[in-house]
Amino acid sequence: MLLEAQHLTKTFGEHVAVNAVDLQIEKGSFTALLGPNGAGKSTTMNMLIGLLQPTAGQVTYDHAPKLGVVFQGSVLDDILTVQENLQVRAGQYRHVPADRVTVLSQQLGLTTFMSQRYGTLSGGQRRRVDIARALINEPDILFLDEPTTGLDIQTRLAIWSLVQRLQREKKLTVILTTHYLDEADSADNVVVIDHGRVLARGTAAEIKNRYATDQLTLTSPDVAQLSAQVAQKPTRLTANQIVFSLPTMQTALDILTANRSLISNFEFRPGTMDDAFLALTGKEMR
Ligand SMILES: Nc1ncnc2c1ncn2[C@@H]1O[C@H](COP(=O)(O)OP(=O)(O)OP(=O)(O)O)[C@@H](O)[C@H]1O
Repeated sequence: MLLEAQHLTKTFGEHVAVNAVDLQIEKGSFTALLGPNGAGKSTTMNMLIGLLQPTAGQVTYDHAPKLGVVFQGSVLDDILTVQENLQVRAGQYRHVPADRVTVLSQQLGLTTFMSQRYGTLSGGQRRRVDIARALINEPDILFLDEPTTGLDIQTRLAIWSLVQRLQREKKLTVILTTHYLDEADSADNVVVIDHGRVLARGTAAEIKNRYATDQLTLTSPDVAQLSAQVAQKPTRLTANQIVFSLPTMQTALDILTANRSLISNFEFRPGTMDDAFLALTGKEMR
């Protein structure tokens, strides 16, 4: 295991921000810490990178890996150009190849705005440069704290696919925080956090399987008869429709097959991360 956290806990006065969180991060994995605002994601990340001292529990790395960190707020200089910013950062490390900034700018698609001042870039361009900055020392683990918050959907997707590509091609270990449920879908390890506690962990598919129910909506000329024939209790009933929350698609198929003559139309919707989140926390994503 590249990184392990045991019973990681942080309190601020009376407030328990992170509450006995256990984490296991394997080399080359992509972990998303998913949770709403104030869940304790940044505090957890800050303890993992050694910026915050845990109140209890511990963080163990299996060797001394190089860390790259993309913070929520940028640490770059608005007045300097992208090129200057990255060059200054590269100069702070030993053993960085002379062409590192050029190579990174090509890999991350920065070439068209390298001579532009950082302060004049769009949100998505800034994020790319922030990521380039974090990659200068060729880290073993890249931490990103909400790298896509505030970006439009296309830019979010672009940043996300960039990070995934880096993980795959460079065998980088990636740990990021997000409050976007759809983003967690593509991580191979999702840790759902709320009120400082881990509520669920696994792949997005596992979490959805375990916590999100599928939804079957049936349209029928005789709703009363249909609901009398189906063993499952409906979650919603209208004059011509019945909605069921079902544990598996097989249950939906069984209902459809057994009651064909009473069904004029149907819609099946597999459980989403939203459904899982609602089931886990009892609330919609804040
Ligand atoms: N230095 C601090 N002093 C006091 N309380 C803090 C401090 N840092 C964080 N907290 C509190 O701890 C809780 C968790 O905060 P944290 O920033 O870790 O959440 P988060 O999940 O990263 O949220 P966001 O998505 O808004 O960044 C919040 O209630 C926050 O107010």
